[in-house]
Amino acid sequence: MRRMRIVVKIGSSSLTNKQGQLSSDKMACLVEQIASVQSTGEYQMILVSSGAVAAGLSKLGWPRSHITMPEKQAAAAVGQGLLIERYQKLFAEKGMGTAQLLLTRSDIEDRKRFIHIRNTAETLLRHGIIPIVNENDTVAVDEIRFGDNDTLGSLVALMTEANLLVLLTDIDGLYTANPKENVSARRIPQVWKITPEMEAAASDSGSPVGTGGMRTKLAAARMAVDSGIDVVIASSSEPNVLQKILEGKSVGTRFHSKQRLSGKKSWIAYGTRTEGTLMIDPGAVFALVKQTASLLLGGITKVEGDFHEGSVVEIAAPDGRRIGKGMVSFSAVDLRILLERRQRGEKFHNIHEVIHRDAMVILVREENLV
Ligand SMILES: Nc1ncnc2c1ncn2[C@@H]1O[C@H](COP(=O)(O)OP(=O)(O)O)[C@@H](O)[C@H]1O
Ligand SMILES: N[C@@H](CCC(=O)OP(=O)(O)O)C(=O)O
Repeated sequence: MRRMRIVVKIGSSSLTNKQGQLSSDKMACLVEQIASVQSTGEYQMILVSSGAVAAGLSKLGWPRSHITMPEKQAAAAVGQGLLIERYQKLFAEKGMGTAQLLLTRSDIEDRKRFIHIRNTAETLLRHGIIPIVNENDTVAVDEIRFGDNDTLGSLVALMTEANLLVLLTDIDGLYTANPKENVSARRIPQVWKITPEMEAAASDSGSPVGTGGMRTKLAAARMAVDSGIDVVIASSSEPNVLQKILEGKSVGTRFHSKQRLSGKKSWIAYGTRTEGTLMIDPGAVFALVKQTASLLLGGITKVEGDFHEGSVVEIAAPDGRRIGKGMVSFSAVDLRILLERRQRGEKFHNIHEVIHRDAMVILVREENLV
């Protein structure tokens, strides 16, 4: 049986001191906990670590604000080396090997590269080596950026089909409002459903080194729980926080997952960018959402965009509402030809499966369809 797989994401503020330098104590405490969980033999651990930009800036003596993107990327290049060097040393003291994985969003979007990364991660885990993941900040420009490591952590959890995603940060969970701005904010210990109120409460980072704040953590949690992975947001300064989480103690905020999506479906839902849209008629909306059917040519009313066979496209209802996403079996050019021929009266007897059910995710709930 496969061991439980846990992705631990740690934010910059949980790795650095007030001056923004990497904190040996904080890093040692994290490594100690990961090593002790891994050495039980029950778990495989993956670390997603921020801190490269912060570490680089402090090493170079550069300010944290009013710096250009190339300066930030240069700082990341300096800081990532420092970060990995420290981790390598700390894990080696525990007798454990580490590996560095630097990713961009386009690595995840491309199915072949996605599979290569997944296979590499699998191989490392099989050999007891701890993968340490970060965004490849030096090459990432806006179009190919995750932008924040909460999203990256969630995608790594999806990619490796992890059982649990732990987001360690400078606060002990999701609150009813940002506690740094609202003293009456209360911690929410358990979440079974992410509500619009929670989304409104989760705001940006309060720290000078953090990116995205609770907003990106909540979005990351949604992605993971929708794919069947539990998530805990907890404070990195809580003593033995990982052990407490694994013992089911009430620390931080625990998000309970729903039914598990297959690896391919969660990649379609969250790992890809769409290249076009298929507008469908009410009958097809019903068939897709309520009858879990495949999308047939007969239900398509319009093809938007320029995509090829194997691309991922949006599926939209007649009112423009986004119903889901799926991988098409035909190019946009071919689909337009088929639609035209259908309009001229040619019968296809609904034999053309344009998106197979196994390559489709529905993103609306039945009760929201009127
Ligand atoms: N509803 C909320 N509950 C808890 N924290 C919140 C909330 N809204 C915003 N925050 C802010 O999010 C911060 C954590 O995010 P961030 O600074 O990006 O951390 P990290 O560097 O660990 O990713 C908290 O310190 C807090 O100021
Ligand atoms: N990739 C960047 C981290 C980006 C990020 O999301 O930071 P954080 O909000 O501290 O987790 C770095 O290593 O500095």
